[in-house]
Amino acid sequence: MAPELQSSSPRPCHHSYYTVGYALLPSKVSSVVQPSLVALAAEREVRLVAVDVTRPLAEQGPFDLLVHKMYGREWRAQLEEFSAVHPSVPVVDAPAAIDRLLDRASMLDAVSGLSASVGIAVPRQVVVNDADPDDLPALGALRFPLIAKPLAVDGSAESHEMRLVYRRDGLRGLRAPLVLQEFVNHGGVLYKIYVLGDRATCVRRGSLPDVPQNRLLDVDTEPSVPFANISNQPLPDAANGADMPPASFVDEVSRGLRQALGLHLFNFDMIRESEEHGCGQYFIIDINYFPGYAKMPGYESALTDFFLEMLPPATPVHAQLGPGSGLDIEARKLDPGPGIGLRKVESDRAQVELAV
Ligand SMILES: Nc1ncnc2c1ncn2[C@@H]1O[C@H](COP(=O)(O)OP(=O)(O)OP(=O)(O)O)[C@@H](O)[C@H]1O
Ligand SMILES: O=P(O)(O)O[C@H]1[C@H](O)[C@@H](O)[C@H](OP(=O)(O)O)[C@@H](OP(=O)(O)O)[C@H]1O
Ligand SMILES: [Mg+2]
Ligand SMILES: [Mg+2]
Repeated sequence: MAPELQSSSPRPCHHSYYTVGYALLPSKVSSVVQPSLVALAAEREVRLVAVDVTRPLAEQGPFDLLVHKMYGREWRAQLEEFSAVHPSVPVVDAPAAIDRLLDRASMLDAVSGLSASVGIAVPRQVVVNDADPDDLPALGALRFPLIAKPLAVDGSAESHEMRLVYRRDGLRGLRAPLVLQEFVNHGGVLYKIYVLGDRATCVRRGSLPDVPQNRLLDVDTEPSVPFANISNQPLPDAANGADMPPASFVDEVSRGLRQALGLHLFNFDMIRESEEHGCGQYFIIDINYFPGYAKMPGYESALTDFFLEMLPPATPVHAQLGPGSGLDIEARKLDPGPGIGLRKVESDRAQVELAV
């Protein structure tokens, strides 16, 4: 019989997996937590466990890592309580840092903070908080066409309902709070860059076509048109030859944003101003927290790598073999070889299991 182990934690360890808890809305679970991810993660000893958001978070687990994308004050309170009870479990990402992306007024601030040498910009925009956009005192230096975007990004379908506004009378009837952002002609191609910790993967998507100057003056046409979720469109054939941005540029912008935002899990939408309308300047127009990673090629392995990298380094745990034996063992993850070996160091790295 195996000698009884005394660990410094009261919780017994029953398995040899790292446990990643995830708190996500059902739509995000079905888009990201696909069987292919669960299977690949399991092969690498990572178990994905859904948080039950109807129960106190601090009582659930044990988790080695917690990832989340939930909205609201109650959830924030749950996270705070969880971290107070389990201070050694990393929570990805910090709610305050995520908050900046949930408001289109602050979402792109981090881009302006990147060094000028990076060569990235954001379109000019104004925030309309409560005034009727129809009688905006001034649009400042903004030039039509504009995109009207809802201010709040809260996971709702409405937060993606936009309007392309060609001229001033197209502002009539828009509902504040919103952001009016200059539309940049970009040849109908959008670059979506998925960031997962240190990794950045760029994919191309379809986007809105360029707006010719004469469209702005044609009073026989609609002054504004609605659209939504346009970047879920595949790239049109005509845009297939569009160049990818240089990998070194994508990496530099991603790294800068990751640091400025203090986030690990996000994507950003980038466009390049058409040469015929400008000088090929790159713009960032949108940043999304915990996007649809399954749309990224090879996401299963990238996400699993990320989970493993985010685990805190194994803290030496000293377990005594039998009361008073005086034999200290430093526990870390070992392959269970023949005979006695220490297997998994559980959750808060204070649990040890004997494999005999
Ligand atoms: N300033 C801009 N200039 C040109 N096109 C733009 C601009 N802003 C947005 N677009 C187009 O409108 C689409 C939707 O805008 P945006 O990305 O801000 O909305 P979203 O609903 O937050 O998108 P996502 O689904 O990526 O979260 C973009 O993918 C792009 O095709
Ligand atoms: O669920 P909300 O909070 O509305 O956020 C969405 C983002 O705005 C989109 O950018 C995500 O899609 P992409 O991964 O194609 O960007 C989209 O990913 P999804 O396809 O997993 O729903 C969502 O993350
Ligand atoms: Mg977008
Ligand atoms: Mg978005």
